Formats: sequence, C-alpha cells, structure tokens
Amino acid sequence: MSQSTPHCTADLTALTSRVNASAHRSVRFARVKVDAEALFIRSNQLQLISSIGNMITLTVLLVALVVTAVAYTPIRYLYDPLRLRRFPGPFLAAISPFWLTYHARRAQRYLAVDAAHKKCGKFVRISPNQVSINDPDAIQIVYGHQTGFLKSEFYDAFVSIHRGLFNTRDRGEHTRKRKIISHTFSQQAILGFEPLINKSLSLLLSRLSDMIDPATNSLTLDFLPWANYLAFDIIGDLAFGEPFHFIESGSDSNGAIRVLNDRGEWSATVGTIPWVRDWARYFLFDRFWVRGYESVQQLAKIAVTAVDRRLQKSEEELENRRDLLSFLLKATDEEGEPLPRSEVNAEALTQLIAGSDTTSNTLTHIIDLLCRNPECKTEIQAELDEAFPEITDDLALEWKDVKDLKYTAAVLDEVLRYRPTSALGLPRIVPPQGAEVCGVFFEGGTVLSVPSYSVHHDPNLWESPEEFRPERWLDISKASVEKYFIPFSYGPRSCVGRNVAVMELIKSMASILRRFDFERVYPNEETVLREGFLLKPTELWVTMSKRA
Ligand code: HEM
Repeated sequence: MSQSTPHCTADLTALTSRVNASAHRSVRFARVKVDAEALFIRSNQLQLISSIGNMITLTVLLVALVVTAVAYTPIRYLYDPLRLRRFPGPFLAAISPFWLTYHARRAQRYLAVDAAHKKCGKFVRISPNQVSINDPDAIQIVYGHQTGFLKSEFYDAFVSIHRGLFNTRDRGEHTRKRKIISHTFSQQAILGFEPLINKSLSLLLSRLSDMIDPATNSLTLDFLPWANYLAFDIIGDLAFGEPFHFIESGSDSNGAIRVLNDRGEWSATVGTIPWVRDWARYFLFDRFWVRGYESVQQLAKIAVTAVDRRLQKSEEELENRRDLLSFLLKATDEEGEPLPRSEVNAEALTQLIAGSDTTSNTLTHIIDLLCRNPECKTEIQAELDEAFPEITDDLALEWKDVKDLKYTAAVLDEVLRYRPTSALGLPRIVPPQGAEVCGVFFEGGTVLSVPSYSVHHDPNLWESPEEFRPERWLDISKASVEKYFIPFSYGPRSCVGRNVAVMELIKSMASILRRFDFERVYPNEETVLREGFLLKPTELWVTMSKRA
C-alpha cells in the first residue's frame, strides 16, 4: 500500500490533469464550436444581407429602368426631338417600337403597315423614330444616289460572321465592297453561270418527271421545298463551287433551308429592336427568339464549311470554274491585296442568303398565281409551245431562247408587282443635315421607309392593282414605271444579283411550265403568306402532270 500510495497520488494527479486538460479541450472545443457556429450564422446572415442587398440593388435598378422607361416614353413623346408627333399612326407605334415588333413577330408587317396607310394616308409613324411614306416620289430621295441616306440599325440584326455587302451600313465600306462584287455580276460574268444553272434545273426536271406516276400521269406534292432545293443547289454551285445536292436527295439535308427561314423571321423581328440582339438567346419564354439566334450562328457555319470544302479542291477539280467564289478569291482591294478570308466567307454567306430563297419563293409565287389565274397559265403555255414545239427531254431551256418571250417576262413582272418577294419598306436614316421628302422636312436621324407592297398596290399608280393581270406589262414601257416598280429596290443599295435572278427565274419558269402542268390541290384555300425579311408562302400543294 505504502509503495502504492505515491503511485496512486501520481496517477490521481495525472488523471486530474488529463481530466482538466480534456475538460479544457472540451471547453475550448465547445468555445471553438460556438465561435464557428456564430461565425457560420454571421456569415449566413452576411450572405443573406448581401443577397438581400443584391436583390434590392437589382430591384432598384429594374424599378429605375421601368420608371425611366415609363417617364422617358412620355417625355420623349412630348419633347419630340425628331418632330414626328405631327404624323398620324397607331399610338403604340408613336411611343414604343413594339407595335412594329409585334407585327414582325406575327410575320405580317407588310399588311399592318399597308392597313395603317389606308387608314392614315401617305405618312404613317410606324415607330418612335420611323415614318413610312407611301409615295413614289419618296423613292428617289430615300433610296437614290447622292442623297446621303444610309441603312438603319435594323440591318445590325442580319450580321453574323462579319458585315457583308447587304448589311454593311458604312458608306465607304459599302462602296468598296460593291465595286468588287458588282464585277462578279456583270452581264458577261453571269453568262458564264448559265451552265451551272442548267445543271441543277435539268436535274430538277428529270427528278419531277421520274416521280410522276406514268399510269395516271399525276404527282401530288408540295412544290415549295422543290423550288427551294433548286435555288439552294444553284446558289451552292455559284457561291461555293458545289451544289448542296438537295434535289438529288429530295431533302434539306444540311438544314440550310430551315435555318435560313428561321433566321429571316428572327432578324426581321429583332431588327425592329436591334438592342436586344445579343440578349434574344435568353428569351426562353418563346422558342422563336432562341431558335432564331441559333440559326444565325448555324447559317454562318454552313457557309464557312462550304467555303472550306471549296478551298480544299485542286485546280484540276475546279476546271477553271467561273463562279461567284472564284471572283471573290481573285478580287483585290485598292492596295492590290486579296480579300481577307473572313470577308470572303461573309460575302459567300451574303450570296447564299440573298440569292437562294429570294428566287425560290418568287418561283413558288409564280406557280401559285398561275394556278389561281388559269387563263394566264394557258397564255404562257401557248407562248412556250409556240417557241418550243418539241419537248427537250428534261433539258433546261437556254437563256438566248427564252429571254425575249414577252408574256413569260410579263408574268414575272406581274408576280413581282402583285406579290413582291421583298414587300417591306427598307429602312434608311435621314442624313445629319435633314432632308425634304414629298414636301415635308425630316430631321437628321429620322428613319424613313417606302413600303414596296403598298406602292405596288397603289390605285393612283396602277389600274386595278388588286387584279393579277400580266397583260398590263405588254402595254407599258418598263422605263415609265421604273420610278415605282421596286421589287429589287432602287439606287446604290438595290439588288446586285438582279440579272442572275431574272435569268434564273425566266429559265426555270419557261422550262418547268413547258414540261409540266399544275393544279392547286386546294384551289379554294387562301395562300398563307409569312413575312420575315421576305414574303414567303408556307406551302404550295399541287397536282402535276406531264405536258405533251
Ligand atoms: C427574285 C429574286 C430577288 C429579289 C426579289 C431580290 C431583291 C433584293 C432587294 C429588294 C434588295 C435590297 C435589300 C435592302 O436594301 O435591304 C436586294 C439586295 C441584294 N441582293 Fe437581291 N434579290 C433577288 C435575288 C438575288 C440574287 C439571285 C442574288 C445573288 C446571287 C442577290 C444578291 C443581293 C445582294 C448581295 C444584295 C445587297 C446589295 C447591296 O446592299 O449593295 N439577290 N435584293
């Protein structure tokens, strides 16, 4: 025991100090825990306070934005810096751009503007800074040479890789580009394109012939996609050195047609509120905005891929091709430097966009309007039968043989007047010094437009404008109506591809209508038209048969 006592005392002391230490540790741990919890609670509180702060900041900003917008709208309306309150029009259009956005989103802008002109007269305010003028005298000033009007911000919504000829707004930049590109569309140059047009057109004729049931001599199909296959294959060949092979596969195999459609409606809508362009992809409440944004990117990719494929081809493969891309690749700027690759891509993309569904939709309008006016169809087929008594085995008719067919040309002009593929008023900015248009002074910065559809349907200019009557073109000289017949626009920004478009369309309509007959499957139903940048039918169901 006596030996064990000191041990016991020592053990007890050690135990006590261990217990003390442990208790101390526990207390420390507890304290640390409490501190940590406090810290955690504090940090949570801080986080909460900071998120509340953020929310308040955001709310304040949003409220400020709404208050500014709400206050700014009447202030701007009353202050009226461009002096546009004097013009009539829908009230919503005077205080916000959304009247135009709404009608563009519904794809019916040309009809809304036309109805507003019918109600309000020659001048209509169609957005806070834009006036539409339905008067042919405005055309030369708003779109003409030397008047200093430039394309408006509307065109920013059409830019994807790099600005191309169509969406460049700067005057100097446009003049430089136009000089280069207009060589590629000279009369001489476009004759070199004819064999490429013939290749796709002949393929379409034989594909349609093969699809017609020989037992019944009939084929029911939606003609619109086939018109698109033709136009896209032609422009693919002209702009990228190879067709897209849509006619061959009977499908929109790389999605270019769908993408171009989505992009057209999107850009024409976003163009009315161009400041939302980069935000539109987040407008999840309506797929239209997201899909359109994606299609702008996809379309650029399709063009870049097609240019890449073409550049990988050897000289032998190209066999000295004379297509649009070959001109772009050979083009040089003022210093003799070749165009940068990004510019070549952008111009090839411009041609794909500008030269594809413009012609396919026009061709579809032609077939539709001829089916709706059978006496005109009989007339054009009589002209074609007389000119080509023998059917040329699904071969495309040559330009030299069709270019002087008077009734055929009249049908094309009447379609472009009656249902212009480019129907909307193309917006232009009044130069800084202001300008007088149709006796009225407009401040610099005002946006003006002349609506093609309304001018083409003006009873003061055209006899019975609501009648489809190709005969009217046999009696009038083209020069006398040049001032107000504007399917390809007017002046320095008018269609650079007009001659190719006319050649392609006259050749196509003559070759197709000589070879085939068409009836609408639903003759009594109205054609549904949607307007993006272009006025397009949504479908055209027809029954086709071979002609003798
Ligand atoms: C029926 C067919 C066509 C119609 C109705 C048409 C109509 C138009 C219109 C109205 C413009 C002016 C656009 C604006 O100012 O915003 C334009 C510009 C343009 N078109 Fe066409 N077009 C057609 C076919 C073509 C073809 C086949 C090509 C090329 C292969 C083409 C290439 C262009 C280009 C590059 C521009 C921009 C010109 C510039 O700003 O200097 N078009 N077109």
